[in-house]
Amino acid sequence: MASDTPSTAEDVDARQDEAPESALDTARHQLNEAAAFIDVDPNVVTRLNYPAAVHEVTVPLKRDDGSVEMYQGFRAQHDSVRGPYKGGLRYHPGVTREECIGLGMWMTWKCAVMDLPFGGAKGGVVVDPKDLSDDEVERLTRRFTNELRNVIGPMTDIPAPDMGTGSEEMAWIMDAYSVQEAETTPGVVTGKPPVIGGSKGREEAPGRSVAIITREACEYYDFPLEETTVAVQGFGSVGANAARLLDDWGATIVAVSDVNGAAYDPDGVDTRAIPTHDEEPEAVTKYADETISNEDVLELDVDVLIPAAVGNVITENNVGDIQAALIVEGANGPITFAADSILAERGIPVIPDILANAGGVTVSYFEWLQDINRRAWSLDRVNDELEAEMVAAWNAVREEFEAHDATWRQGAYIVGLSRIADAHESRGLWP
Ligand SMILES: NC(=O)C1=CN([C@@H]2O[C@H](COP(=O)(O)OP(=O)(O)OC[C@H]3O[C@@H](n4cnc5c(N)ncnc54)[C@H](OP(=O)(O)O)[C@@H]3O)[C@@H](O)[C@H]2O)C=CC1
Ligand SMILES: O=C(O)CCC(=O)C(=O)O
Repeated sequence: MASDTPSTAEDVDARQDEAPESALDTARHQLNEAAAFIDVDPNVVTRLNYPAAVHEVTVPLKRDDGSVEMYQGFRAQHDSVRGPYKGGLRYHPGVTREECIGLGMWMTWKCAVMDLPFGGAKGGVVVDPKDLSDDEVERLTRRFTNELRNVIGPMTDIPAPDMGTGSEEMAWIMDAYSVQEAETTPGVVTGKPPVIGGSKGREEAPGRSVAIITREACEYYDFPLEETTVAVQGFGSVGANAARLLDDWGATIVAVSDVNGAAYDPDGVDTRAIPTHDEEPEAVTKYADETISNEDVLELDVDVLIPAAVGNVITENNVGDIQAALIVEGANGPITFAADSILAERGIPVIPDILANAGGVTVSYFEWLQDINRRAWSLDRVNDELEAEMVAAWNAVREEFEAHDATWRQGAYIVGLSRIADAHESRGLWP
């Protein structure tokens, strides 16, 4: 149900004081810490602590039984100095205004780290899509699109999939928007099915980039993939694709999880035999011989841990029990700011979300280009260009990591924030 929510930046600050560390808290801490590494106008940093706009809508849904329920939806637009707002839409009961703002901030940095001509946004609906029929999800998505119609568009704000949404929802968004505009507008959204202007390889892309960056990090730390053990939390768009590719490339995937727990095998689980979230939600534990809890997955003694489900899973409470030698963030914001500092003290490298899972938005950019040009790329071209972009971004971040004796996250922020700050200073921010 829709409820009263704050409408000013001060209100957001006040709300944060009452709650445990939110995505917005974490994102702000990270921004302000990283800003100290570079020569950036403090006014720009002040500006970047706040979203440009947060749109809150109420979405009425007629259920299959004829009753009407109201859902709360958001679109937080953080910064557009480098191009149109870009970022996913999440369907999850935990969606909040603060979460969307924090996730939108991360999109701004992510697009800049990848040097894409986009800003950052994120949105979502407070709903568990598993509680709705397919028809209900379609009606909800079409109505949500109508409510956002005036603030999205191919040159203003371009949504994409995130947790709980996928290509089907993106197709409905494109259709609902196109009907309103009276012209087919594929570029309003990315992550669509290829038959209506989606890019081949987009669904796999965030997991593919996590796998590529894990491969690069393993090479950097001298872990040959054939001798590397990996635990993955989450078996959706990000986790399943990352696990399967790393499995194909020789790593041993000892655990993968769904919301109820993990399939565990120290000799390696068969990642191709386990259904992904998209194929069958909550199926990982259903067919597993041996299961462990989601908490245990995070504490396994493995070379690489990939949290690829929800945010805030590594906190001050469990960071002391983390045994992995290296963490690659598949999810957005899986580690709180406090836990991140403890991992740095413990010498456990963390490759950040804004680099590792950036393959999703990078292939979204390829999709947007294909839509503008009305010309589809082959899967080989998409994967080759993604590989090149990810390796270039890895090298750019590695240079800053080494030059500043920083964490990998600080290295990524230095790359992204420098580009954003230069753009703000060049465009002239103030009236
Ligand atoms: N999709 C995209 O393009 C991108 C997504 N991301 C980020 O990656 C993360 C995962 O997104 P995505 O893969 O798209 O999501 P999906 O909805 O495809 O999959 C989510 C997975 O996480 C599991 N899961 C859900 N809740 C929990 C929980 N509380 N604890 C443990 N596991 C849980 C689900 O299990 P079950 O099947 O049981 O529901 C499922 O396996 C999010 O942080 C998202 O923001 C980042 C970049 C791009
Ligand atoms: O593809 C996109 O535009 C955004 C994907 C996303 O939401 C993310 O990277 O977190």
